[in-house]
Order: sequence, then C-alpha cells, then structure tokens
Amino acid sequence: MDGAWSAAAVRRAEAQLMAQLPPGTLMQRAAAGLATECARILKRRNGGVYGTTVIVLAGPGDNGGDALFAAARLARRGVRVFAVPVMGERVHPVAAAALTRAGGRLVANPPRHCHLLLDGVLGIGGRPGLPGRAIDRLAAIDADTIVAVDVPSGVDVDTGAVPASAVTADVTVAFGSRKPCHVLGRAALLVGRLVLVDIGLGPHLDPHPAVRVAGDDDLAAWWHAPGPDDDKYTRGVVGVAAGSERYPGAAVLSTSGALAGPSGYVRYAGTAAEQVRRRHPEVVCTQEVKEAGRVQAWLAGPGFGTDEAALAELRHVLESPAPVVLDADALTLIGEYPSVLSQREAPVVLTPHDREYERLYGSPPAEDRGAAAAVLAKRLNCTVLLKGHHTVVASSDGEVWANPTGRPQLATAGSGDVLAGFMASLLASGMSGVRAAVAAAYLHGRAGGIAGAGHRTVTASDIAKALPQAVGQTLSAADTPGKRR
Ligand SMILES: NC(=O)C1=CN([C@@H]2O[C@H](COP(=O)(O)OP(=O)(O)OC[C@H]3O[C@@H](n4cnc5c(N)ncnc54)[C@H](O)[C@@H]3O)[C@@H](O)[C@H]2O)[C@@H](O)CC1
Ligand SMILES: Nc1ncnc2c1ncn2[C@@H]1O[C@H](COP(=O)(O)OP(=O)(O)O)[C@@H](O)[C@H]1O
Ligand SMILES: [K+]
Repeated sequence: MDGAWSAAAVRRAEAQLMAQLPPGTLMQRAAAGLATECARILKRRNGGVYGTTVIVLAGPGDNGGDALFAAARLARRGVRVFAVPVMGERVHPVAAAALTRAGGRLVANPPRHCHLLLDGVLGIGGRPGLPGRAIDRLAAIDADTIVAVDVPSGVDVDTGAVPASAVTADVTVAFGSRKPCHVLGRAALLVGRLVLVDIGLGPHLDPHPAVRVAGDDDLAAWWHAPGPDDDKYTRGVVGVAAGSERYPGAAVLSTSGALAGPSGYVRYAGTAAEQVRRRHPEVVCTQEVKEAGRVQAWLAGPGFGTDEAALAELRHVLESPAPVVLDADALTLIGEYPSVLSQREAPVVLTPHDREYERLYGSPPAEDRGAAAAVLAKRLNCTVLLKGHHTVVASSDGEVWANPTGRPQLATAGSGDVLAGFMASLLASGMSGVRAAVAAAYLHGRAGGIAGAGHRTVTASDIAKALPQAVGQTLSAADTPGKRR
C-alpha cells in the first residue's frame, strides 16, 4: 500500500533523517532529482538542454531554495536561467548565491517566453493562495512546460482543496513522498504528471499515511481467486436489486458489472428481469428481493425508483444479514428515511456522487473531500465511496483512500451502475466493505482506460466489457497474482 503524507508528517520524517546527515544534504538530493527531471523534459521537447531558457518563480522558503539549486545545476549545463523573487526580495540566500555563481540571474522582469518554468513559490510550508506577484508573473509568462516543485503552489497541501489561486502544472516533482494534494480534490487536477524523487525519507515516514493509495499488489493480495475446491456458491452469490420498468438499463448494466467480478453466481431481483435475462443468460432472475434466495452481498438502488415499492424492496435488502452496496435511488431513499439503516449490523457501502452526498448529509461535500467522505461514513456507520475525478473511499473509523486510476471518460451515463454491480461482486467474494470499494474504483478506472485507449469514446457497456481485462492486467502486474480462498 502506498500513500500520501501530511506536511507535518513529512517534516517529522525529514527531521529524523536530517539529524543523520550533513546540513543541506536533503535539499541537494531534492534539487538533483528536480534538475534531472527538468533536463529530461527539455531534451524531449527541445532536443537538448544547452541554450534553452528556464524561469524560476522563487518564494522565500526552502521550496524556492530547491528550485534555485536545481536551476543552478541547469545553468551549469548552459541553460539561460532567470529567477524572479515573488515575495519581496526574500529568497533562499545560499541557493540564490549558488545560482548566480553558476551564471543564472536574479531579475525583476524575466523574458516573456521560456521553455520551462519552475514553480518554486510555495511548498509544504505554504498556506493556500498565491502572492499577487506570483499571479502576475504566471499570467505574463508564456511557458512551454510548467514544473511545480514538490506541490503546485497555492493549493492546500493537506486536503487537496484549492480555495484561492494556484499554479496549474504540467509536471510536479515531489520529494520523499506524495502529499494529500497530489491525490485528492481539485488540487490533484493541478498536479499534471507526478514524478516522485526519492530523498531517503521512506524509512522515517509514519507507517499510516494520511491518505492511502492502493496499487496492483494490494489488489492482488485482496483478490479471491477460485481454488480447486470452490463451486459457484462458495465463490459468493451476489444479488442485484436494480432497474424498474422505466429504467431497465440500470439493471442490465449493474448485472454486467456484477458478472465481471469474482463471485460465482449473480441473482437479479426486479421488474427488468426479462431484459436482464435476454442480455445475460447466466443471471438467475426473480421479480422480487424476497424470492431471490440467499446471497453473500446485495447491490440495491440503480434505476430503482424512489416510490413505496422501491422503499419496500430496499427494506427487504437491508433485512438480509449480507453486506450491501447502496447506490443511486437507494441513496435518495436513505436520505429521506435514514432510520432504515439504523438496525443494520452487516457492512454497508454507500456510493454517492456530490448531489447524492448532499441528500445524505444535508450539504454538499466540503472541498476537503477526504474529510467529507469520512464525516458521512462516521455519521452513518458505513463505508462511503465519494465519486469524482479523484474518487475517495472512507471507512467509518476514519481511514481514507484516494483512487489513482480514474479518468474523465468514466463520466458517462450508467458508469456508476457498472461500478456498483462490480463492487457488490467483490463484497460477495468475501472482501471487506472498504477493500471492495477501493478495489472496485481502482479496476473500474483501469477498465475506463482500456476502453478509452486511443481517445475512443466510452460507454458504460464498454467499461463493463473491459473490466475482466482490467482485472487480468492488474493481477498479472502484481508479484502475487490472487490468493486462494
Ligand atoms: N525540510 C527539508 O529538509 C526539505 C524541504 N524541502 C523543500 O522545502 C519545502 C518547504 O519549505 P519551507 O518550510 O521553507 O516552506 P515554503 O517554501 O513552502 O514557504 C514558506 C514561506 O512562505 C510564506 N508563505 C506561506 N504561505 C504563503 C502564502 N499563501 N502567501 C505568501 N506567503 C506565504 C511563509 O510565511 C514562509 O515564509 C518543501 O516543499 C520542499 O520543497 C526539500 O528541499 C527537501 C528537504
Ligand atoms: N471528471 C471525472 N473524471 C474521472 N471520473 C469521473 C469524472 N466524473 C465522474 N467520474 C466517475 O464516473 C462514474 C460516474 O458514476 P455516476 O455518477 O453514478 O453515473 P451514473 O449514475 O450515470 O451511473 C463514477 O465512477 C465517477 O467517479
Ligand atoms: K511549488
């Protein structure tokens, strides 16, 4: 499991590491990694490093120091470097001297164009928002590539919120570890491509990051691959209560998602039985939840309606001792009748988008989306998967995960139905609520990538079709492909 660490946690780790090293070592490691990445970008875009132009926006702290030391390394390779102090004249004095010694210049008025702009305004010591001079400079300079040093300046490092102006980077070179702003909220959209530079912080970081980020190895360790003694029941039976006469498609799509998961049997209960059977002959269909028989997990809600009949079906699902995923109309019903959840003991995963979140919580999610998911999870004693460009999962005891695989093509009608069906299958196979939510978002995002490769348009059906390949790719990429049950 990877993760993102808060500014305070990074500082604690840095303090431990710095105590073992000669002064300035860490900053030199950071600057060396940053200069290497800048040189790579300049070579790729301009065929070489020599003779290119780099502008540094330099703040007063160590973030500016990193940028200036890196720029000094570039200046020694023949890059024309112009550094602009953006908070009065305050800049890291030792780094500024190193830059001038290497032939770079500190200027108030840089050229209008540069091949690469280094954003060294603010790092983990920054409060949200940019100083005025930095905003003016960013607007006036035409840069081929903007590289943010550690974080895009102006973002809220610990939450990913962007309450005021901030830099939009093409590449962010982060030191030691990810920070929450790299993976959460609007800030994550300003990061561009993230490059991590190892400065030796790893062993000193708290084992519990502020935000967890799953990878292929986690998915493989959690995945329940069938063993020789398994049958379709022992692999888990998933029940899908979705669709209505008006929205039969939601039933078809959520059963598509469920069929792509690891469980051995999919039951469908609802009025779209005919359409589901026609599209998926392997699904066993009934008209009502009560007739469906035993399952190891339920999904309820997509295209379900919010009338009396839907509420009654939701109650039947919640009476079952099996874990459930509640999506779409089921979330609206929970918002209206929160008491239907009160007797629940088995795990519940809620999968709201922002409008559904508002129905459940009473106000839209805060810009700190990790905290927003966590407060709702705590209040309702459920796992919450808060959808968005960077989907977040929170457990009721405050564990927060950010999904690293999403992409905008996933924003297509019915995509959430596929996600919810797939998640219910993971739950039925025996995964915990949090893992099922994290794993479903991860593989759904990856399936979107497979379906949308080469800029192809993507439909929800395409995502469902790509899910088995996403699973295959993920398990093959990991060291240990799937555990036996
Ligand atoms: N501590 C270390 O050993 C290392 C730190 N590194 C770098 O150091 C950075 C952190 O440096 P600092 O702690 O000096 O902090 P910053 O460089 O982030 O800047 C802090 C300064 O900016 C001012 N400031 C903060 N927010 C502002 C705002 N919105 N508007 C105007 N002024 C604002 C503060 O008052 C303070 O003077 C990291 O992000 C990283 O780039 C790296 O060199 C790796 C090693
Ligand atoms: N801009 C975006 N970038 C990446 N993923 C997105 C974006 N917008 C939405 N998504 C994802 O697309 C899916 C949409 O689900 P949902 O809103 O429930 O759609 P529907 O109700 O039509 O099925 C979610 O997985 C969500 O995280
Ligand atoms: K920065």
